[in-house]
Order: sequence, then C-alpha cells, then structure tokens
Amino acid sequence: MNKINPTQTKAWANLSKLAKDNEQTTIKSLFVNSDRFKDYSIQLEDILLDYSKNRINDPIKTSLFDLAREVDLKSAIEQMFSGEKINLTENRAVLHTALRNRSNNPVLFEGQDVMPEINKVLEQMKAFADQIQNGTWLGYTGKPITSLVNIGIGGSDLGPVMVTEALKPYQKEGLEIYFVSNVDGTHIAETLKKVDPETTLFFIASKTFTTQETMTNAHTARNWFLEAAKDENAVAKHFVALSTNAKSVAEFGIDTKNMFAFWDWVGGRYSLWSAIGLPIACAIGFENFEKLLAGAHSMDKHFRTAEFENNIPVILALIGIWNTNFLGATSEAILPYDQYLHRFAAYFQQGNMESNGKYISRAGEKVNYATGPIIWGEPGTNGQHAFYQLIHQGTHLIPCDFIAPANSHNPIGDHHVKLLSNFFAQTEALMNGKSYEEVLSEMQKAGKSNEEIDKIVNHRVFEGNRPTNSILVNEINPYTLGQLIAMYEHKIFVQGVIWNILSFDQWGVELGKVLANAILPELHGNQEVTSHDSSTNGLINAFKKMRK
Ligand SMILES: O=P(O)(O)OC[C@H]1O[C@](O)(CO)[C@@H](O)[C@@H]1O
Repeated sequence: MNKINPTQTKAWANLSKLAKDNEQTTIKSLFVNSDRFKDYSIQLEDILLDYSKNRINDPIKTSLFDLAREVDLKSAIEQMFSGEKINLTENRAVLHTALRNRSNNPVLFEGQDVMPEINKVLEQMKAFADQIQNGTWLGYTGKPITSLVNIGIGGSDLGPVMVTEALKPYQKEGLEIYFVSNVDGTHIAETLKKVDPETTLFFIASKTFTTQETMTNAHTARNWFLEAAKDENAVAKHFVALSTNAKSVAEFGIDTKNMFAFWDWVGGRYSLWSAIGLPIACAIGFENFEKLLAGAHSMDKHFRTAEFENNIPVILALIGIWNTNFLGATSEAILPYDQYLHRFAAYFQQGNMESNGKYISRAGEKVNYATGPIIWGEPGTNGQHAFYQLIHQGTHLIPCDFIAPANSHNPIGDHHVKLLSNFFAQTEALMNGKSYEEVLSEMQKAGKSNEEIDKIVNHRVFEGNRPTNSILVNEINPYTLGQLIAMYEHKIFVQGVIWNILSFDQWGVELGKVLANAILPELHGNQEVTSHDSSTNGLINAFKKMRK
C-alpha cells in the first residue's frame, strides 16, 4: 500500500485554497439556481444518499475525487479485496469482505482459496441455528433453548448487539437474547437472574479467547450453570465457542465440536459476518443472516466497481475528510431516526474510532493533520431533546448523518410521519438556520416590546450552515442493514487510506490492558501500595480503605 502523506498532494493544496476561498459560502446559497439535489444525491437499490446539504461545491467535489486518485485509492481497494496483508503491523490480510462473498468467486489468501473454509463454517452455523430456531437443540433436561446469552466484548459483542436490536422484528418469538460484555459483575449477575440453566445457551465469543472480561464472565456463567446441572457433560449442550483459538477453547472445557471458527484475517470490529454472527443467525434465522451477508456483498460490489463519482462509501469518506481536515470538525454524529437502530452509533464508535483513531502514519511517523473524528449519536427524536441544542447553536461544527427508513415495522397511527417530519425539519434547520431579521420580524409581529426584543433576539438566531448527510432507506431489513453496515465500513477504510494510517490494528487499547493486569495483584490484601505515582497510589490505597 502507498505511503503518501496526503498533505503533500496537489489536491490537498487545492482543497486548502478552496476552503479559504469559500469561507463565506453558505450551504443555503449553493441551492440557489441549481439542481443540487439531483447532482448531490445517489441511489443504490433501496438506499438514497442525499449529500447536498454539505459545504461543498463542484470544484471542491472535483478536488476531493482528485485526492482519492492521487493517493491511489483504487489500488488500495483492490489490495484489501484480494487478500494482501494490508494490516502491516500484524502482518495480516483484511478479508471480512470474503465472509459475505455471495458470488462465491475464489478469494485467494497466500495462494489458497478461503471460500471453501468460509462455506464450511457457514454450513455448520446453519445446521446449528436451524436447531435453535426449530426447537430441536435440547438442553440437559430435554427442553428446547429459549434464552441465548452472548458473552463477548468489543467486536465480539457490539456487532451482534446492534444487529439483533436492529432486526428485532425478525427475531423468533419465544427466543430471548442477552449480551454480557462488562467485567463488572453486575452485568452477568443481572442477566443470570433472567434466565434458566435448563433452557439457556451461552455463546462464548472471543477471537483470541484470552480477553479478561470475556473469560471472567464465561467462567462465572459456567459455574452458575454447573451449580444447577451438576454434570460436566451437560456443558456441551449449553456452551458454544466462537473463536480463532481452538486450543484455549478446549482448555476452557468446550468441546471443539461446538466451536465455530474464524480466522486471523477477520478483524474483531469487522467480525459480525463470521462465526461471531452465530447469535444473530440463531435469533433471526439463518436465511435472514444470509440476507444480511447479501446486502453487505451488494455494497462491496458497488464499492469495488463504481466510479468514485458514483460510489457511496467513497463520497461519504471524502465529505468526512473535507469536514475534518478543511473545516475543522472534530466529531461526527450518527443520528438514526429508527428506534431499532439505537445501537448503530455505538457500534460505529468502535468501527470508526478503533480503526482510525491513530496519529502514526503508515510510514511510522507522527502525522501533522487530523485523523479519525469522535463518533457519537443517539436515535432521533430523543437526541433532539438532549444534545441537538449544541449541534444547532454550539461553538463546535458537528457534521451529522441522518438515517431513516421510509417504512416502519410498526406503522401505528401517524407516528412514522411525525418521526420523519422531524428528520427532514432538522436537516433543513441545520442548513438554513434563522437570521436576525427573521427573528426580529417574528417578535415584532408577536407584539413584543423593543426592550424584550433586545434582551432575547440574539439568543434566538441560528447561524445555520451546519452540514448533514441524509440516508433514506426503504425499510430496515436484513439486506438493507447489511448494506448500511458495509457502507460505513468502507467509508472508514477510504479515510484510513487517505490519512495514510493503518486502520486494521488497535495497539492503542493494549497499554491500559497491560497496566490493569499489573495493578490487579496489588488490589489483593491490605498492604499499602507505593509502586506508582502519588495519584495512582492514592486512589488504590483509598479504595482499599473504603472497601468492605
Ligand atoms: O474477540 P476478543 O479477542 O475477545 O477481543 C475483543 C475486542 O478486544 C479488542 O481487541 C480491543 O479492545 C477489540 O479489537 C476486540 O474486538
């Protein structure tokens, strides 16, 4: 992969100049005498992206595409899809796209086609998910499984949580699904209160099968189960493993027959398409899981083959680069107007921030430009009554992605049109704002005194000019959800290429883990700790005194 510093490109220089030249251009003014919606929107199957409400004009758009070409994005895309080891620090390929390669065309990794292995695990997943769905997988007392508990964290949790929440309408009736991730004993304790050992199946989901939180929770679940079952042989009926590490799975006591494998070329935060997706397949049925894969595959094909000018993930990525590097935005909000998507932003916090939260370039040097933004968000309309104040009138520029389905799974009364009217109104308000003159005339018409007007008028002015993308989907179903997830994955990839960083490692999470392991033994006993700085020592010793 190229190691081009983006700031050294001709396109970057052009974009810097364009940013200066257009400082005073408002989004609103770009709509005057133009067919902007037509020129700045794109449809792929059931997904419409409208990116017209951004501070981008034609010369800016052209220079952004030039930037993608100058860093040779096309080759980078091919390198990922064709199994090159683009995760340089871990010497790994990045092949989550092969997991959903429904064309089944060969994908070579080190000269070997990975598709037969992928298909074999998919068959194993289908056979298992079918038994859960039709009630033929029986617990140790002969009862069918009614509760699924996934124990995992990060990529081994967030994807399955987000997808099963998003696809709740497809979940089999009579099956409940729970997720335990936090090492805080409260998480497992509260979950175990809700389930019955005779009818519960635990998925121990961990790529490495060494993660502290997951292994601690897995052992607690196993002890809890054995207290009831009183028979080690019963474990096989109630515990399955989703992992790359067969040795540790066997050591934990799970029969490797009950292990669903994946490979080191699947990154944790890109793993919901792999065996990590088994809880999804069990909850919504394997056919629906396949539709999720098919949706992602459709976005993969689009991303790999469409010209940059018509390429949704590329366009989204370039808009993000513009907002971050040329307009100074430091965060991006993802705002789904769909209650079922309530974990979507949280999922892409890991997807985006663990991928692009990096300051070292592919050349191993500190970068001199901004990289991955802070990702956050909550569903609308709830967010409107919480943090939108800051998006409208705060001092930070916060580009927002609004996402909504045209059709609700719960078409009750006028709920959905009310929801969507808020979506459309927000993007309009963020763009247009409200001028001093408008507020003044409104207040005068309402008969307010000059004194009252003077006191309040500035507070009611909205500058507007706040950028948004709008993503409208026919319906949130397994297929479109697969498309949406893959769309954001590829956006993140494109940005990593342009920022010249390595998006598929995560060294930044290591230091805290190592230090926690060093501190853990020091928390036992009552001896005073003096091995750290005075703050850390002080906190540890205060904790020891406070604890009962
Ligand atoms: O699946 P594992 O190996 O338990 O790892 C869980 C998570 O931990 C991380 O390695 C770091 O937090 C994530 O990237 C990963 O998704």
